[in-house]
Amino acid sequence: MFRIGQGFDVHQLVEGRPLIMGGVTIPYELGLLGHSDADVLLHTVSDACLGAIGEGDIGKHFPDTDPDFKDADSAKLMQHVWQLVKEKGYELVNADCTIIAQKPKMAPYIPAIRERIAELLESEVENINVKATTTEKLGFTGRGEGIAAQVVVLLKKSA
Ligand SMILES: Nc1ccn([C@@H]2O[C@H](COP(=O)(O)O)[C@@H](O)[C@H]2O)c(=O)n1
Ligand SMILES: C[C@@]1(CO)OP(=O)(O)OP(=O)(O)OC[C@H]1O
Repeated sequence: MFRIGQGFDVHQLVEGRPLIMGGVTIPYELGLLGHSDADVLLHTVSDACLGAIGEGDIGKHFPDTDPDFKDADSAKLMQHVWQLVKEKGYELVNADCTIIAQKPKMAPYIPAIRERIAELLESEVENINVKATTTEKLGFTGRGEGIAAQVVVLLKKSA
């Protein structure tokens, strides 16, 4: 049996924060603002996984009013979500991720991001695709005010 899930998230770019994307720290003059470490890509992968198993969203599991999650490592949140997926008896078929950012250039970091997501989802790197696109300077992403991500995951019942 197969289950599909999709995720979408946005975080604002500000000064004085690190830019963490898919568990990889990217050198840039701005970073993402959030209650947690604001790793927009891991939040989106987590939401896609929760969607696939019918378990709501990360705000339900890790409320941004809970001081426990202040500056939380989103990789830890992702691991918790992946545990729920496994408890429901599913494994990953594939994940397809899109980072929407005018800047910085993501291409040099995509191999490391794929490796980290594959590790977190206990899958092979070939099953994780990560793309990046600008919005041609249009809208909030195009003005460099924030970064968005979209992810689709497909899960299958483990044998
Ligand atoms: N932040 C980004 C945005 C884009 N890329 C790469 O550049 C290609 C062209 O982007 P367009 O938005 O002009 O279509 C895109 O396909 C990515 O390979 C990137 O690395 N980082
Ligand atoms: C991850 C959580 C929890 O720390 O906080 P944020 O980093 O603000 O991220 P967001 O995607 O806005 O919502 C989920 C939150 O509950």
